[in-house]
Amino acid sequence: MNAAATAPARERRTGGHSGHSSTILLVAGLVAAVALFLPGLAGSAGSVDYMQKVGLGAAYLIAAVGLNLLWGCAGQLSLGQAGFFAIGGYGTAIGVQNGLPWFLAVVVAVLVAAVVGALLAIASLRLEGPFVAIVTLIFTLLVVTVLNQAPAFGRASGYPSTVAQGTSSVRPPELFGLHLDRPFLPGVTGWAVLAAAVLAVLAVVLYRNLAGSQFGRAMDSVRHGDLVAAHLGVDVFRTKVQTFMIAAGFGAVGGAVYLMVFGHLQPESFLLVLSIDLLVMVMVGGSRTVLGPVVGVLFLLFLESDSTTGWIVDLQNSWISDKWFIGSTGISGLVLILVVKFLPGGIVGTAQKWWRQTARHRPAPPVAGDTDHTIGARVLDPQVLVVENASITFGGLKAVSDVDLTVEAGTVHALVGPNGAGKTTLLNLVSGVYPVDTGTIRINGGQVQDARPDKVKALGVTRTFQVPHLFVDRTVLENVMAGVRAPGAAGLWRIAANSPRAVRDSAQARERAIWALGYLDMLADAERLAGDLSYGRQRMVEIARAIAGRPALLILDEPAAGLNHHEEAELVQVLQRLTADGLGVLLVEHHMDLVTRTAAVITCMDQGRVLFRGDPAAFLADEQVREAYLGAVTAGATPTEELR
Ligand SMILES: Nc1ncnc2c1ncn2[C@@H]1O[C@H](COP(=O)(O)OP(=O)(O)OP(=O)(O)O)[C@@H](O)[C@H]1O
Repeated sequence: MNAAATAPARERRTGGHSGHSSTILLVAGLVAAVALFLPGLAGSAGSVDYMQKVGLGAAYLIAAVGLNLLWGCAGQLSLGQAGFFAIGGYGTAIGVQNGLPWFLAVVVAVLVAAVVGALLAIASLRLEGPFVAIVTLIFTLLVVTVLNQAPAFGRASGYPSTVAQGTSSVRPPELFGLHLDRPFLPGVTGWAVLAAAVLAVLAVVLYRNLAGSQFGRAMDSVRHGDLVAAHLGVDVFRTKVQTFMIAAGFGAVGGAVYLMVFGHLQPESFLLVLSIDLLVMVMVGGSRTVLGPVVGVLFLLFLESDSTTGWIVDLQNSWISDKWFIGSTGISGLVLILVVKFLPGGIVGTAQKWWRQTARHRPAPPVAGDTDHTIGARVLDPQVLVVENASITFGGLKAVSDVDLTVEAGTVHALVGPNGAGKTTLLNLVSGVYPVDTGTIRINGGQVQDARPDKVKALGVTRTFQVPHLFVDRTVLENVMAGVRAPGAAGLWRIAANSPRAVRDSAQARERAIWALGYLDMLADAERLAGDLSYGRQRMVEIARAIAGRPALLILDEPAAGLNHHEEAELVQVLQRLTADGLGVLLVEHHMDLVTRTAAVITCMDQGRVLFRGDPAAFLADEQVREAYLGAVTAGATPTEELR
């Protein structure tokens, strides 16, 4: 049966993301946008204030959604969103003032922001965590300084008083001949606010499409570390640059929407505190959730409303001091600290977790598909791995020295040896972490050209790690889906628009992941969080993720470490099944029982060199191996018993 043809139908059976849920979100969002807009039609003075709040919330929401992608999904803590917001606002204003149609001015401003975003991504590529925050913080400070100092930006400034007289430095946009009026005068319908709310809904839908796609899983992998992501086949550089660009684009659209609603800009609207506020919105609402930023924006608008601020000031005056005022910046910072400490998942994230933990709501395990699946890549060469004369030196230490090694399809080749023998380094050479100093590596008939784990993965190598590297806050199914990389997958535009091709890609990844879990008899765990599983089950999830990637060669780095006897026996069975189905396995392991029961060939390394190669019986009998690795053997005891 053709997988592509059947995937959407099966996706419904497994309860996955589909085009339908995206449409439902869009329709519900548009209804909410109109509902929010209607009270503003009343035309009273109070409604002006209300409409401005809705417009401001929409502009913030769009920028916060971008930050949710960059920080929530891809784990890049950015304080640069206010800078992009400013580029969007000022860029559009300058474009319109110089005669560009509104739409074109926004496009130009967004492109400028995206290019700056790409440059920031490149600047912070080798940096992690707080250093990305510092680079982006400096960026925002620079933008604010330029806005304050450069005369060119003064023309975009102006306060509502000018607008109240019917003039503004930036004319409002037009849509099908309708002026999108601003919400400043009672009696004038602020159509700009409705447009802003609709754009905010579109931003949320775009977020959902991107985050729920295979691109979303690539971002997720990057959040969990560059090395793991690369081993899952993700082009880390490209994913980071794309995510920065998209986030910058969202930030810029937010700024343009701000301009559309208010018609005037001033540098103090784009201070660093806006970046912090946007972080607060994402965190309080719940990062990595579709509705988190919506809840976060509502929360912040509530927090900064006059009545709340007044209440906090009164409280401070009576209990702490009436000589100073904490200010909205202080309140935001305080909230951020409290949320990090007491509500790390944010409001929506915590609610989702609670919902998931309530047994009654646990979704049924997905149904395995009936599509034919082969275990691995098409075998182009029965020798799935051929290493010839490979060497690598670290500062004078030859960690791997002139090593030859071949793995045949359908066999386990075990790599053993004392600590520091060079086993992991050899695995790292094969999986592309380091390039060889000398020698060659061929995988499934293809030569490893430039060592990069994502390129090596494309040749057909997947691996597990000494310590499982799972996304503990994601379901088992989502973890395994992250291992599937569709060749020629739908591009970002198609993903953002949730095109049929993108839906099909996602459905196929899901289908493949369900198949891999079914293969390992783990479907019952599919909807559980990976972090809730026992250590042994987590190791199995890693194996499922590795085989979901259709390897020709599967590398297992100490898969039995930390397993109990029962789990180890299960692993033996899994290995036997994998090889019976034609997979080549390179196994690094210290548990000799597992090695001798599964391996067709054992290579023993010592001090970077091959000490021994042969079958398990010869391995156990070899004098050199006993001396260097297995240790002195007392008469009558097998080395296996001794090591256990
Ligand atoms: N990136 C690196 N830089 C410098 N030295 C390294 C690096 N990676 C490995 N080494 C050194 O190379 C030698 C081989 O290490 P390796 O981790 O490959 O051994 P191993 O056989 O896998 O040991 P274990 O069983 O403890 O995992 C060790 O002396 C180690 O310190």
